[in-house]
Amino acid sequence: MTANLQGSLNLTGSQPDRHIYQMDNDKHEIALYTKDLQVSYGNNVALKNADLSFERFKITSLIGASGSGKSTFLRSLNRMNDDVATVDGQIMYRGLDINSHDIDVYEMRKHIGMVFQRPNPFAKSISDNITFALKQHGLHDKAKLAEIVETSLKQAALWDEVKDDLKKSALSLSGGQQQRLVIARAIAMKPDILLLDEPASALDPISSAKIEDTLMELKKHYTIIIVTHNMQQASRISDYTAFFHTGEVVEYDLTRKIFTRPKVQLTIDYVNGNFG
Ligand SMILES: Nc1ncnc2c1ncn2[C@@H]1O[C@H](COP(=O)(O)OP(=O)(O)OP(=O)(O)O)[C@@H](O)[C@H]1O
Repeated sequence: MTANLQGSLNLTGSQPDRHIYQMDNDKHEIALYTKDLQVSYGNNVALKNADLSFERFKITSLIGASGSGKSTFLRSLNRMNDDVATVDGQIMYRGLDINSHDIDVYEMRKHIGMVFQRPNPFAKSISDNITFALKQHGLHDKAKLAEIVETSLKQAALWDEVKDDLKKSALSLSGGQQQRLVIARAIAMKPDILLLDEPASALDPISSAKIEDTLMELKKHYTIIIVTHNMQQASRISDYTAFFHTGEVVEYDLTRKIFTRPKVQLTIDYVNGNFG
């Protein structure tokens, strides 16, 4: 791929990369994969040569102790580390290396959305939170905008709670509702891939369970990659789990294998709670 990609990562309607990842002799369609991804903050190599493939319409959890490089990996996938770290290696998405310098990052983020640990709604109404970026991208058709607001809020399992008061400030919602609003805001852009960095860790158990239910529904339409410290959450919701330790991917497999019969002693120790 060449420099003419600058400003033109217009992939709407194009097919996903046909890269196939082989696991247990089954073939799976891959939404995104990394090759030799290495991230350094100055002299600190926080992530070493990570090769991971993410299956389409599945949830993959990234687990590991604090400082093991999970968030560094996740943030690199939509180029959040560009200003603070050196990111080497490839991030392949639909046949393009989106870690290449000539990729339009703004355009790429429409395809790969991010939700953070703390809900960060804009100080605007519920509906404006969803329509803001769409309007910035030139969509002003009121009926179309209203339709997207409704669909996104329904997909994020928030519609029933807010449908009668869409003009209310987003900041008046509970933390759990705000996080589902932020998810609705992300999916309003119709991304392929949703990256979530501990999206439920700041929430109470009931709100956290609602986020989990929401993610299980969303995986019908999106490929989801989530960082979590919560082992039960990883085993409940994810299809695949990658275990990180001191900047390396130690083991990556089907979630049920990681939690019932991991192959590497470090993984056994971590999932059994022997360190963390
Ligand atoms: N912005 C940054 N500047 C400098 N060093 C950083 C930065 N972000 C992370 N690091 C370092 O990179 C390493 C990996 O951190 P990272 O946040 O990716 O780990 P993590 O597994 O996500 O941890 P946690 O679960 O605590 O969020 C750590 O040594 C951390 O101090």
